[in-house]
Amino acid sequence: MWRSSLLRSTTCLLQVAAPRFLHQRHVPSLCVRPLTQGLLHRPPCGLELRGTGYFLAHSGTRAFKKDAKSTVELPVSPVTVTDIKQYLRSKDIPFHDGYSCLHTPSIFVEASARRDSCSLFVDKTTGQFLCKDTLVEGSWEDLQDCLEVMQKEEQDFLSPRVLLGYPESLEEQDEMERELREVQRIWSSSVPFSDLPEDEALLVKTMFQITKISNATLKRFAVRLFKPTKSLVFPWFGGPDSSLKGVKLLSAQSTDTDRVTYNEATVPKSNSYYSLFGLPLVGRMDTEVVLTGHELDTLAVSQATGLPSVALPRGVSCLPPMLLPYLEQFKRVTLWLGDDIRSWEASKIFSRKLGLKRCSLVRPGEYRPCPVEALAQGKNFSHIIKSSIPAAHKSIVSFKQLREDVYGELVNTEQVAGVKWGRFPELNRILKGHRKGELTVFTGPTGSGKTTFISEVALDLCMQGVNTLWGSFEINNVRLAKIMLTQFAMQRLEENLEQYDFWADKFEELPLYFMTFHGQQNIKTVLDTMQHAVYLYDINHVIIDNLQFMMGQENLSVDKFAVQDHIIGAFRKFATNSSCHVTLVIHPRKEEDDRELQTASIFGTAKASQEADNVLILQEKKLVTCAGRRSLQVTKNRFDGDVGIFPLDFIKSSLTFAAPIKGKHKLRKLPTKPEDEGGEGSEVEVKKEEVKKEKAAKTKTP
Ligand SMILES: Nc1ncnc2c1ncn2[C@@H]1O[C@H](COP(=O)(O)OP(=O)(O)OP(=O)(O)O)[C@@H](O)[C@H]1O
Repeated sequence: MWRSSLLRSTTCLLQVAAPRFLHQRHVPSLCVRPLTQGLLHRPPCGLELRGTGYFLAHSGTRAFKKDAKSTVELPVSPVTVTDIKQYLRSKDIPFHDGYSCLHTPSIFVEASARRDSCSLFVDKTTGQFLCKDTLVEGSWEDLQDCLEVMQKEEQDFLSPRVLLGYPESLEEQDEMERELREVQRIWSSSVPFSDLPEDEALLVKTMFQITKISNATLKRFAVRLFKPTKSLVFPWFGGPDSSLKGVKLLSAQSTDTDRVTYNEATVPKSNSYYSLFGLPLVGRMDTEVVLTGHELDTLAVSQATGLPSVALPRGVSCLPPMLLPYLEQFKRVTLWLGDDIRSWEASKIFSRKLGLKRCSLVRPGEYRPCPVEALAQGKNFSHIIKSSIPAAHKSIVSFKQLREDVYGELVNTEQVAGVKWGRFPELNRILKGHRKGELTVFTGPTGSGKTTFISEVALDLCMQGVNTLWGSFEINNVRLAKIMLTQFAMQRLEENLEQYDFWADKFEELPLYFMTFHGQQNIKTVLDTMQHAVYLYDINHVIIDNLQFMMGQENLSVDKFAVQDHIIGAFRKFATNSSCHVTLVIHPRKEEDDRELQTASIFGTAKASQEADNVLILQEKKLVTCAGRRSLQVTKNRFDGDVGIFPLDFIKSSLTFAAPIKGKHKLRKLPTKPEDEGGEGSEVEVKKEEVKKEKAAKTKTP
C-alpha cells in the first residue's frame, strides 16, 4: 500500500507510533492515560474498510493477512470543538479558529524554523491533526499524547521523527516502493505537452475535446501525455518538498453521440490518492478558490478566470477531511463541481464540511455546464462564478428562491429519481431509483434471505459509486464480505481460489465500509459512528441489519414498542439531516405460517411504516411456484406512490437473485393501500387475477 506520512491513516499512525513512544526514554508517565486509552483500549466501536485478503482466511488453503491499516476506529469518546479548545487553552497553546480546523503553531517545528506561524491544523469535527510543514498527522488522542510529552519534557517542540519514519512491514514497504517506481516510470516516459509537435498536440486535444485549453495552461499545470495508452497524465505534487507523489491517467473514448467519455486510473490506487490537483499553483496569499470535480475543469477555470482552482481527487464522490487543511486559507470557496444533480447534491454536502459561510455553489443548468464544457461553449466564466448561490441558506425561503430548484427537478426527472439498480430493473420500475436522505424499511420472514438479498441490492448501488456503510450486527463482517464478494464475482470462489486476488483487487476499489459492531449495540454509539463515517467518507447509504440488535441495550422496562419507535425516529432524523439513505432491516412479528407478510406485519407499531419512505417485503410464499423462489413486494413508495411485486429466483452458486427466466409472473402494480386485504389489486385479488388469466388462456387454446 502506498504510504507517505500524509497518507497514513490515523490507526496506522497510532499503531506505528505506539512502540516508538514506548521506546522513548521518558515514556512511563505518558503511558498511563492517553496511550492506554487511545491506543490500547479502544472500544470495539468503529468502522472497518473492507480488507481484502481476509474473508477467505478461514478456508485454510491459504493464509491471508488482515490489512490492519484499513481499520479506522471511532475516537474513544467523540470530541467536540469546545473540548478541543478547552484542552488547548489548558496547555497554553494559542490557536486561531478557522473554517473546518483550528490553526496552531506546529509543535513539530522549532520556533525559529517555522515558515508559517500556524501550520498545525486540528479538525474541528474529529480532532484529527495535520502539520503541513512536516506532514505529521494523527488523531486527537495522538496530539494530546504529544503535548503531554512536551510538557513533561519541558520541550518547546517535538521532533517529527517521533511519529514518522517508522519502518512499514516489509510487504508494505515493497508495495510502496513498487508504486513509487511505477509513478516515476509513467512520469518519466510521458511527454510534456510543450515537447509535442503542434499537430500531435492538437490531435490529442481534439480527442479529449479540450481544443480550447491552451498549451500554455497544460504546461503551467505540468500535464503530460503518456503515449502508449494515449492518456493525459496529471501529476500529484505534495509535501514540503513538492515531490511527485502520484499520477492520474485519463483516457478518452468518443461515443456514438459524439460525446466523449473519460476513463481514469491512479497510482497509487484511488482510495489512497489524495491529490488536490492545482494546489502547487496556489499562492500563500490567495484568498479565493474555485473547487472543481475534475482536473480538466480546473484547467478551464484557471485559463478563463486566472483564479486559483483545485480539483478534487475523486470527483464528486467524496471530500476527504484530510484535504481540508489545504483549503483553510481561502475566505471564499466557489464549488463548481459539474453539470448534473449529483454534483449539485455533492456541492451542498461538501460545503457543510468546508464551512457554509465561505462557500457559494454554481447551480448546474443549461447556462452553467461544467467548466470544461463552458470553455468550449465560450460562456462567461466571471458571470457564472458571480451568480453562484451562497451555501448558507435561511430557514425561511420564498418561492422566488426555490423556483430554480423546482425547475431543476422538473427538467432532470431521471436524475432526481436517484441511482438506478443495474441488477434489479423491476426495482427501478417501481421505486424509480435510490435517493439520498430516504429511509427504507425492509422485512421478511426469518431465514428467508433478507441479508443475502439486501447485500446484493446494496452492492449493486455501491458498484455505481454510492458510498456504502454496513452495520451488520447479526453476521460478522468476514461472512458478510464473503457473501458480497461472491455476489460481486457471481461465482463460488471457494472452487476458484486462483481467481480470488483478481476479484478481491476489484472489490477493494469499491467505496464500501463496515462498522465493526457485533451483537447488541447502543443506538447512540451506532448513530455517532454513522455520523463519523458520513464526515470521513461521504457515506450515501447505510444498511442496518437489523434493528432488533439495538433494542437490547435500551431500557426494556419501558414499553418495547416505544423503544423501537424511538430508534426508528432517530434513524429517520439521521437520514434527513445527513442526506444519507438508511436501509433498516426489521424482523416481522410472528405470522401464521400460511399468511403472507403485509406492511402491518412489521414488528412494533405503525411508526416504522409511517416514518419510512419505502417499505420492502421479501415474501416467501407469494407467487412462489418453485423452491427458493421469493418475491419482493414494495408496499410503500413515498417518491411517486407506485407499489408492486415481482418474483426473484435465488442462484445458490453466486448467492444472487434474478428474475425467473421464463417467469409467467409479471410485475404488477398494487394500489397504494396494499394492506386492504381483499381490495382491488390486493394480494388476494392478484392471485384471483392470475387464476382468471390462466383459465382464459386455457379456454383460448383449442
Ligand atoms: N431464496 C433462497 N432460497 C434458498 N436459500 C436462500 C435463499 N436466500 C438466501 N438463502 C440462504 O439462506 C440462508 C439464510 O439467509 P439470510 O441470512 O440472508 O436470511 P435472513 O432472512 O437474513 O435471516 P435472519 O432472519 O436470521 O436474519 C443463507 O445460507 C442463504 O444463502
